[in-house]
Amino acid sequence: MPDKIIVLDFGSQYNQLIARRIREFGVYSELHSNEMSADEILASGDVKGIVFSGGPNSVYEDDAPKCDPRIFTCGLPILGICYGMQMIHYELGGKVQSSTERQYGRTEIEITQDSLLFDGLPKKQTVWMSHGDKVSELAPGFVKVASSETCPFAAAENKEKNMYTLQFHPEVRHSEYGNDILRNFVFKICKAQNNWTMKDFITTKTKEIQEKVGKDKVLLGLSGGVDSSVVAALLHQAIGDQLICMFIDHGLLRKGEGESVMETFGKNMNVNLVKIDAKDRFMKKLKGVSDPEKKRKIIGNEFVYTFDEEVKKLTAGEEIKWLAQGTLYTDVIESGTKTAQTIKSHHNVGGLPKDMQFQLIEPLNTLFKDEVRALGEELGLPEEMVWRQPFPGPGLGIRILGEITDEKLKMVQDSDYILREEIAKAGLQRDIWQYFTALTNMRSVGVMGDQRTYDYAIAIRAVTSIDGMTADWARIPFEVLDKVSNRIVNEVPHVNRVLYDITSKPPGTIEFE
Ligand SMILES: Nc1ncnc2c1ncn2[C@@H]1O[C@H](COP(=O)(O)OP(=O)(O)OP(=O)(O)O)[C@@H](O)[C@H]1O
Ligand SMILES: O=c1[nH]c(=O)c2[nH+]cn([C@@H]3O[C@H](COP(=O)(O)O)[C@@H](O)[C@H]3O)c2[nH]1
Ligand SMILES: NC(=O)CC[C@H](N)C(=O)O
Ligand SMILES: [Mg+2]
Repeated sequence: MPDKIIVLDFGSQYNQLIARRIREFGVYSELHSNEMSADEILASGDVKGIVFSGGPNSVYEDDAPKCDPRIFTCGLPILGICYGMQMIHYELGGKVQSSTERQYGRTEIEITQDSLLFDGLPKKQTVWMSHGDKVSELAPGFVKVASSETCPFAAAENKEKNMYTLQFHPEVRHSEYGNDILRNFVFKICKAQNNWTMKDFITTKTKEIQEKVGKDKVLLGLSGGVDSSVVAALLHQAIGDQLICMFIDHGLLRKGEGESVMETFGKNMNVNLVKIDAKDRFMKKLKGVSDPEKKRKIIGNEFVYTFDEEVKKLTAGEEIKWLAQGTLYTDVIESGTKTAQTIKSHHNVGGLPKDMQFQLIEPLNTLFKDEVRALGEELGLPEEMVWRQPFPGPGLGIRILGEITDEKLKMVQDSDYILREEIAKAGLQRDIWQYFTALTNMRSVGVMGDQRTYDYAIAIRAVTSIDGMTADWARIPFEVLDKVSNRIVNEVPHVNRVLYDITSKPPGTIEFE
């Protein structure tokens, strides 16, 4: 039996990320409900340590999630992250309170005392924080290990009791030495062995799919994006011609996208693929709607209704039971779970209609984007598919703030096309994880050719990221921004201002809606 680290879920957006980082070290890790008892943990295998995730609650609230108190005395090493840290101190006699100095995004910390967690790492480092509460008094027996300008206890530990606590998130990629900190916890503190590999992921999933569907046909929603392309390759390998792929043009695609998806697929993959033109039905449903969550739900619903109607035409009425999607863990967690808040309803998860008849096949739903890319390479997909920038299913619909109209759609399509052209000319495609323009609902005064204008502002959004869970704004050279701005105001009617979004995630998100 492989050594195992248990991650207890307190509702953080990043909880599966913790388990996934640990699996990358070759140590098996599973995410479980915060309600798992100490006995259940001890009985579940060769457990070497426990991690408490972060979470949206405040520990001092009445209904805040807690853990089985016996876990504190079960003898296993514990790492508490953010909410996990706050809960440990609060439950063991320290103090936690709401702080006026909230911290979101990049923070510098300084290690003030030797600690196994920071063994071999620089004294000053950049970490990623996302909290509004803070530990104001450590629980007895704990000592401070690191601090930041506004957070006196960025890290604290009780070595004797084997408890380690971090106010920041070591599991996110933007924490400079986060991976090393987790590695120190897993190997130096928990003393786990790296005796687990993920290379048989494809074999396991292929078998699982074959057993599940038997001789049935499967409909795959294919967008030409990374995730659905990888699912197409995986399903094609598992069930061959039983697979039907459907690409829906909802009218909210980027300029030229429909054609380029069909061309890339025709060239690279030998799968059944049909393209459906559904612009009218989507636009009709979206008319007059401006609330982001409502828009997302309408789009998600309409996708499924379109799949259902169109596949019946293809199979002459034969029922198709299975709908496959390239859903990732990011889509699941942001759409909300029992302990995690809904940040936004991804069309393919929170946006599915309640009366859906299909049963879902989502082989990637515990993975993150960079793992899917690795899987795509393993399956032999070409670079142009694996390294394509992500594009959300609701498309430009969530990049036009407020109501969607044909005129606004054209402003986003045209400005986005200019941005993509200039980024390509500057050779920056692989440096920037995702880049696009969004139409703000703001109008402002300009002067063009001596005439007053009162027109729209386009925002440029460009981020660096690895897995889409955290992101930083991309430092695009000023010359490139200058060119893009100049071209947009000159070439796109009704736009007289260009803004550059310099917000990280958190506290922003990548898309505007
Ligand atoms: N235009 C579309 N037609 C059919 N299915 C779609 C379309 N857009 C999205 N989907 C479905 O929704 C899923 C989620 O979309 P998402 O954008 O997250 O993934 P992707 O498009 O496959 O990859 P990427 O994130 O790289 O764009 C897709 O994997 C696909 O199954
Ligand atoms: O298929 C999708 N359906 C959706 O509803 C959706 N919303 C956001 N995204 C993409 O997810 C990543 C994270 O985006 P956010 O920071 O905006 O949540 C980014 O890559 C976004 O483009 C979506 N993809
Ligand atoms: N990311 C977290 O775990 C946040 C913990 C707590 N809700 C706070 O705001 O401090
Ligand atoms: Mg997509």
